[in-house]
Amino acid sequence: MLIGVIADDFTGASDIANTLAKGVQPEGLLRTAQYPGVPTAPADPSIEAGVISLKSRSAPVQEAVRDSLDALVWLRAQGCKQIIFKYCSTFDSTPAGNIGLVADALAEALEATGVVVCPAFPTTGRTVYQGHLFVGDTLLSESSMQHHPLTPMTDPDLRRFLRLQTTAGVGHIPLSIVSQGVEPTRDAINGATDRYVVADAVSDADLLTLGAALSDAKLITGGSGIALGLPRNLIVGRKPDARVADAVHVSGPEAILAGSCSGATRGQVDLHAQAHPTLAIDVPGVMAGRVTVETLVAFYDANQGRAPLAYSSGSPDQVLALQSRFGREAVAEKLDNLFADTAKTLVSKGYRRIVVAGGETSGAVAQAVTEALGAAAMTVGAEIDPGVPILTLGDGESVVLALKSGNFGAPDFFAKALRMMEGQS
Ligand SMILES: Nc1ncnc2c1ncn2[C@@H]1O[C@H](COP(=O)(O)OP(=O)(O)O)[C@@H](O)[C@H]1O
Ligand SMILES: O=C(O)[C@@H](O)C(=O)COP(=O)(O)O
Repeated sequence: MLIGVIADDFTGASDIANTLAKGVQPEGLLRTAQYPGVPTAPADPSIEAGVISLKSRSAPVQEAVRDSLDALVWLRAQGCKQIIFKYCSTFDSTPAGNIGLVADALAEALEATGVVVCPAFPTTGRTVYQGHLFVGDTLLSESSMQHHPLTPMTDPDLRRFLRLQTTAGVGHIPLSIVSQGVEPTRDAINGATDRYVVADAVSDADLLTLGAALSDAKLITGGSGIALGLPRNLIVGRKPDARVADAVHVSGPEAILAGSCSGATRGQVDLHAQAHPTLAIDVPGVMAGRVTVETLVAFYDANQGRAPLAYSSGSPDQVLALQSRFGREAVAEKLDNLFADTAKTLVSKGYRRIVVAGGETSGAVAQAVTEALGAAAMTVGAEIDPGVPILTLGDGESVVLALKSGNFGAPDFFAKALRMMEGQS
């Protein structure tokens, strides 16, 4: 294994696994596997990039640090010389953690300084300029992320926000340096005296410059974009879309589960509802035990072949009202468990195509499904939309998953994902 990724959630893990597996034309891609949690056995020796999916974004900080260090130990035992700590392109965290504290633990273990911090993912509109994070043409704090149910993001200055999470120094590499090219950028990284340097990047070209400048870095932190230029440092000349040719095409029973309340997901739910059966999950009913796994499974069973979607997604006002009535964590835990247990039941009944929206929701579902099927790794297949690949579990009678970050995907993502899983475009 050449490069290892510690991802703080499951959708983020499949996002960066997609980047590493896709490669950048004309050179290379890495043979990539995504693992649900820290594996207990050694990796398949053909794997060059190993991506460990944790649930450390929302876990208590001590648990997040412990799991990240366990992941580091496993990845280094597989031979990785370079480690990426992958967090969200919208830097999802709170003043109390977890990004800064996990990064501190990894940097200490690896004795790394000048560690790049760069959540930029320009393909999906996330750019870093003057140390500030933008979503499209708005500052992070003015985007829909200000209303996120678990990690509302209200400060766009990455340097200031990271300093709340760590006592280590936070410097900055401005775009005026990155745009000068690889050597000036490498000099700025190597000359950094702070533990962290927030790096500006507004385009894929900037990310490729950073990637080349980071060829010798022991630890890198960022969104999936920071991985764009890294495979080139490790291998050259592999056919860029080999993974698509290898993709498994799966038809059969399908289900779409949406727990994300992000703007893009709510738009996708609305569009899907115009032509497909949908079930709006009654959240107070879930909290009272009236809406259960059986309710959801009965809905999916009754609507087979028609791309059924069950969703808890609500507007910021609805989410706030539910959280103040029942408690933020209690609602999230109930819903995540409901989706996980439903997916487990569906898979045991022979459902084969599962599409999930939302990072926490995907973590709960993917963990339940991989456990139920005894799958130790997920194979990265074709890209549905930027940052979302098809993941295959097991051989032969495969089950395929799509784990969609809340804010990713085109408006018709759900129907498109199910079609692509069957091998249609
Ligand atoms: N209607 C709702 N009210 C309150 N919380 C909700 C509601 N629907 C889902 N949630 C919770 O909000 C969180 C959404 O996070 P996540 O799944 O990561 O989505 P995203 O990718 O959009 O951030 C989950 O923990 C989910 O259980
Ligand atoms: O970097 C990103 O935006 C995604 O890979 C990601 O981390 C997704 O998180 P959620 O929005 O919570 O799904």
